[in-house]
Amino acid sequence: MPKPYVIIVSAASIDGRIASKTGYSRLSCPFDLRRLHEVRASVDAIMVGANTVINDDPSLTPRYVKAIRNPIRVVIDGKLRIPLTAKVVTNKEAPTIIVTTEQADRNKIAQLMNMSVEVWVMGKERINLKDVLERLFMEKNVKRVLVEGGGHLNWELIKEGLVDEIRLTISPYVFGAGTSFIEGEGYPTTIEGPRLRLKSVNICECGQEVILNYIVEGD
Ligand SMILES: NC(=O)c1ccc[n+]([C@@H]2O[C@H](COP(=O)([O-])OP(=O)(O)OC[C@H]3O[C@@H](n4cnc5c(N)ncnc54)[C@H](O)[C@@H]3O)[C@@H](O)[C@H]2O)c1
Ligand SMILES: Nc1nc(=O)c(N)c(NC[C@H](O)[C@H](O)[C@H](O)COP(=O)(O)O)[nH]1
Repeated sequence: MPKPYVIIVSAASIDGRIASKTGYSRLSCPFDLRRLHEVRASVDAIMVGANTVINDDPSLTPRYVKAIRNPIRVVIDGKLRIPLTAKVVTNKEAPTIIVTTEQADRNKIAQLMNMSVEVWVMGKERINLKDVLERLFMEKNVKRVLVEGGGHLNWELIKEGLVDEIRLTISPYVFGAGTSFIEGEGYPTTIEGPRLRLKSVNICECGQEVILNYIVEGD
């Protein structure tokens, strides 16, 4: 079954954290944010995990650049925890699909559908992300997906071998604790993880950030 090309874009502190222990996550400089919005404008869908919506309340629109259309917003939320007041629900500039499971509150699903949000119930407790990507491809003609974290969603996708490319900005900060770029049960050695090929290294226009671009070549 075909699946879309999947790119993870994130910004991390030099110790690999995408958020501090209190959930602070503003790491990218304005040039890097503009680059992020350029990627947003180039994809058909933007995927995020539930915690990213709960902590950051992003709108996920490519508003810093001229875009011909707004990509579909896809929220992976197994327990349907995101609030009805989240911008991905209330802001109507782009369509939103919330993917959840049978654990979700039925009333909340109905409320979201009344607010013109599409809700996909996929699975009993966990969402199979390969199925989600294939469904996006087949039903919504989604050929390219930008994943904007967070760490747990990044891990789930990497673990399943669903990521094609990683663009990681290293910002000049240290958190010492918090959410890692990839946050999960982890690999015991370098053998078990995916093979990455460095495609490019660039210094941001701000002069303080390094942008690493890796192609994921498989296990
Ligand atoms: N600096 C950056 O580039 C950046 C980018 C994105 C997010 N963040 C930060 O990352 C933090 C959030 O990251 P996180 O790792 O805590 O959470 P996350 O955003 O990855 O969301 C995790 C949640 O998504 C749901 N989920 C993911 N996969 C699932 C599956 N297969 N089945 C069912 N449910 C699933 C679950 O509810 C899970 O608890 C926030 O603080 C945010 O600010 C930073
Ligand atoms: N590349 C990147 N650098 C950051 O410093 C940061 N915090 C994020 N985080 C991704 C996450 O999805 C955020 O919530 C959105 O960057 C905010 O999105 P909006 O502009 O509100 O749409 N991503």
